[in-house]
Amino acid sequence: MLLGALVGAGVPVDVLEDAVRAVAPEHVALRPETVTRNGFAATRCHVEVADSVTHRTWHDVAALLDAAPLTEGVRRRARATFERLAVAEAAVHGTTPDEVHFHEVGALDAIADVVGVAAGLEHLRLDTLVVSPVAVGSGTVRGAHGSMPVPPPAVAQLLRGTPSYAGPPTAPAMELCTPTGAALLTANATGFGPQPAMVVAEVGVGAGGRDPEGHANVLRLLVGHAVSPTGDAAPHGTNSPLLVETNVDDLDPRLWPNVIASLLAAGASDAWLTPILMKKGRPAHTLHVLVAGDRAEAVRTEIFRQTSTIGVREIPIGKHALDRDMRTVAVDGFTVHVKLALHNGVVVNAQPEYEDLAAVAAATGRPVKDVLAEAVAAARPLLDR
Ligand SMILES: O=C([S-])c1cc(C(=O)S)c[n+]([C@@H]2O[C@H](COP(=O)(O)O)[C@@H](O)[C@H]2O)c1
Ligand code: NI
Repeated sequence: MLLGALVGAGVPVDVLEDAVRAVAPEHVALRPETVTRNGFAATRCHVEVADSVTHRTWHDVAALLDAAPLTEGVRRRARATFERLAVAEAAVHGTTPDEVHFHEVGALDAIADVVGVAAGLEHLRLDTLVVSPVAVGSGTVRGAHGSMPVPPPAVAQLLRGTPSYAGPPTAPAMELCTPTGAALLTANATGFGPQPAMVVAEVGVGAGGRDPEGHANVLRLLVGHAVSPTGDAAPHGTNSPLLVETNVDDLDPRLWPNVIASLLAAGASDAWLTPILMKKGRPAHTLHVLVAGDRAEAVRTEIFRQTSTIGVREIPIGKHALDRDMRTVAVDGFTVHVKLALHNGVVVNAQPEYEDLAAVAAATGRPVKDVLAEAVAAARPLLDR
């Protein structure tokens, strides 16, 4: 339903399919179809993959994601989604994420759902994603675990702390939100509640597989820009970025790479270290974290969890970012994604994605620098100069 909503909101299906194919070890196709659900037009996105239900572990899925030539934003969203699924599965089965065996959610079509949605959300370059109370459904459902109540255990676990309800009285007794859907919503949401004050530009309506009488089995994605309740542009500070900093002189230096990775996974836009000398000439580091206002609390929590600091300073900061877009070029018959930067609509920079270059180099045995030179040459026509 999320894939269909993204296509309906204007995300090119190629953007979703390219990301999915970068991960899937076998052929996958995404096929959008215009359907109606209880009489309303909607987009159903079929995921066509030749795959029986394969039981993968969390690490099997993580390895697929880590090896794939994805942008870091897509990889981060997809990893965070599956990590939530692994933690929820472990909790409901009384085991650990390392021992979790995914069933349906580990199958390629579920991996395609997660990676495709991650790519679509990245393409939209959202500052915030507000999720309305989740309709989970009612009744029972059968799966690899046999018969389960709705919401099934993994969904109930994933939606802890998130507004949810059985669904409208017209909804038939059926599962309205699966574990993959619950993980995608909660891993990518920056907030929960009714529609915020906004000017809607696009409406994507994603269709579920079933079309029950009297209930529109759809998920709606409203894309637009925030305004104040009076209709003015959103006041500064609702989501303006912050620079969060702290000096740390007593953390084992081997821990810093994981600190940076966990802050990015928690939603930081960027995180870096600078070496400093503190009082008494003690060597230390300043941790700098750039974060959007509505992810600041999640990032602060992660700083206190992962480091030894007992306090941070915060500076509201202005940001001017160029518009971005993504194109592809071919090098030795392989697809290399090229990130474009646009200033006032003019393409001023075209940067091939390193992961793709490394994948071509590995596949052809050529040095990465030669592959890079060829990709830059192939991307030159994309520049408006
Ligand atoms: O695949 C797994 S691990 C799984 C766990 C659970 C639990 O509640 S535990 C339930 N299910 C059911 O499988 C289907 C498909 O789920 P997707 O998330 O892959 O769409 C659905 O009925 C789940 O309730 C799967
Ligand atoms: Ni389970």
